[in-house]
Amino acid sequence: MPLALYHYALPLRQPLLLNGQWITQREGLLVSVNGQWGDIAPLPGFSVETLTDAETESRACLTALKRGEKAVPTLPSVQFGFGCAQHVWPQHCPAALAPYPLLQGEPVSLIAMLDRALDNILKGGQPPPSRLKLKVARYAMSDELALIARLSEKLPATQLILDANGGWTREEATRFCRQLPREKIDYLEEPCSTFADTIAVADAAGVKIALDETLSRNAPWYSHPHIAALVIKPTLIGALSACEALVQRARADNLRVVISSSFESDLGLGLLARLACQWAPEEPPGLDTGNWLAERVTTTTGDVVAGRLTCLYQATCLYQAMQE
Ligand SMILES: O=C(O)CCC(=O)C1=CC=C[C@@H](O)[C@@H]1C(=O)O
Ligand SMILES: [Mg+2]
Repeated sequence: MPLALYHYALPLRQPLLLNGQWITQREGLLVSVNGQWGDIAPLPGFSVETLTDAETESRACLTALKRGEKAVPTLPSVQFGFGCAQHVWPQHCPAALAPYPLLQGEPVSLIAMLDRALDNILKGGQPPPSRLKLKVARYAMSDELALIARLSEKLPATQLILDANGGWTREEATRFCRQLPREKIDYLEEPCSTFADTIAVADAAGVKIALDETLSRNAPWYSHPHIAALVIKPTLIGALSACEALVQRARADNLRVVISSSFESDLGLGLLARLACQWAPEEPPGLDTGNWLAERVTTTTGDVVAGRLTCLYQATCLYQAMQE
C-alpha cells in the first residue's frame, strides 16, 4: 500500500481576507493512502492548528500506517484529510447541485461595479442563482445595507445568505437585522461571537440564523425556532464521523445542512462536493471558493498533477491486510 504526503502552494487571483489576516496564496498538504487522496489545509484565521502542526501530525500518521498501525489524527484538518483518503466512497452519487455564488469585497466598490460582478456570477446569460452569499459586519453598516438593497433590486428572485463571522455585538446585529429586507434573506450566519448573543439577536429581530463557527469550535448549542441551518466545514470540524453526527442532529431537528468549504484546493473541493452529495443532496453547497485559486492541483479529469506538488513523504506499507 503506497503512502505519500505532498505540499501545495496555489496563488490566489486576488488577496483574501480571513478573520483579519490577508493571504495571497493557499497552502496545504495532499495525503495519498493506497492511491486515494485527502486534502489537509488548515485555514489561517479559522483553524486552531498551523500548517506545520498539520504536517508533523500527518507524517506521524503515515509512519503509523507504514508500520501496519492505525492512523489516529487529532487535528481537524488532518482528520478530514486522512478521513477522505481512507473513506469508503459510495459507487454512485446523485448529480451535485451547483454551489451558490459567494460575493466578497468592499461594498462601495461592489455597488459601483455591480453589473460586472453579477455578469461574472451569471456567467453570461445563465438564470440568476437561487441563493447568493455576502459577507457582512466588515464595513460600514450603511454601506453593507445599501449593497443588500441593490442586490435585492437586481436579483429579485435570489435569496441572500449573509455571513457576519461573529463580528457584531448583540446591539449592532439587532440594529442591522431590523433594517434588512427580511423576505430577501435566506439566513444570517453567526451574527455574534457567542451562541447566547446570536439567539438574543434572532429573538429580537426575527431573522433566521445558521450556525458555522459554533460548530467548528464545538461550542454548545440547542435548537431554536430561528435556527434554520447548520453550515458544516469538514476541514474545521475534522473527523467525517463528527460531521455525520451533525448531519444526523440536523435531520432530527429539521434543520438544513450546508456543506461548505474552507478554501481548500480543487482536489479538496471535489471531495467536499462528494460529501455534499452524500449528506445534503437537496441543498446547494457553499463551495464557490475555487474562483479564488489561480492554479489547480488536478487536471480537469481529476488526476493529480504531481509536478505542481513538493513531495514530503513517500513509503510503502507492507501490512495491507491489517488496514482493512
Ligand atoms: O460557505 C461558503 O459559501 C463558502 C466559504 C465561506 O464563505 C467561508 C469559508 C471559510 C471562512 C470564511 O471566509 C467563510 C465562512 O465563514 O463561512
Ligand atoms: Mg460562515
